[in-house]
Amino acid sequence: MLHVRDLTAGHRSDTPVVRSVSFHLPTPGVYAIVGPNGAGKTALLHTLAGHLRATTGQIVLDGRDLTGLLPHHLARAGVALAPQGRRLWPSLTVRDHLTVTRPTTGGGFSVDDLFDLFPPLAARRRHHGHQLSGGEQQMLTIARALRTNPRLLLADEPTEGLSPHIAGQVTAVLRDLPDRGVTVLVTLPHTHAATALADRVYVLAAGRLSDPLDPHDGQADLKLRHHLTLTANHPE
Ligand SMILES: Nc1ncnc2c1ncn2[C@@H]1O[C@H](COP(=O)(O)OP(=O)(O)OP(=O)(O)O)[C@@H](O)[C@H]1O
Repeated sequence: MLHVRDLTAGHRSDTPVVRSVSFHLPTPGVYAIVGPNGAGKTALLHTLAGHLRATTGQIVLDGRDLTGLLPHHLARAGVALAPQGRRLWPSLTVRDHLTVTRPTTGGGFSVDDLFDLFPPLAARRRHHGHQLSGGEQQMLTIARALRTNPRLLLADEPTEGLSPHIAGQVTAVLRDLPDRGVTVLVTLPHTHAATALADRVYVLAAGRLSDPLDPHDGQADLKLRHHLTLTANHPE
């Protein structure tokens, strides 16, 4: 599905924050990346979405080389980003957010599909972005990304700042997306949330990615914490 090889990127060419990252998402599923603040999680997702340019490496989705494409070309190729901080348009209603965002290919999620997926948004369809709760804003950020009909959804800390109940609603939707043909790559700050949600979990620390861990391995949470501690102590 997604092959990433030797990806290096940064906000300045002499200061990489994503360092020789390689991974392979073999089948549709939910894949999580955990790591401390400043580890490079956002930078990695932004590089995959074309907002940050890679200085080395290759990004291949479904056999197509997407390396170096601009964000709107990546969107057309099936990559959607639900950014951290939500970045909604304050003057547009919930419904406007979903209607001005057009599917990049045929099929996919209609506006009504997205309201079915996120009932709180249906109830707030005429509200503006700034009138929404944090959880509703997060749901709208994901719904807007899904509206483009992606193959790969990049969700940057989608449960940040949400109550456990609302976070559970958001992660339940993410969990079901592979059944609808959408692979999810999600960043999360904590190993516990990642092992509960994902099929595979990676640790990103100081820009370097671990091997994937199987969260169903009873030791996964312990191993992830151990890896985080080791990498934090030896960033190079
Ligand atoms: N616009 C920017 N210009 C320069 N450096 C930046 C910029 N944004 C982030 N950085 C730096 O890049 C590094 C990686 O940041 P990034 O936001 O990717 O980390 P993160 O793992 O997503 O952290 P968090 O969980 O705090 O969001 C950090 O050292 C950060 O200070």
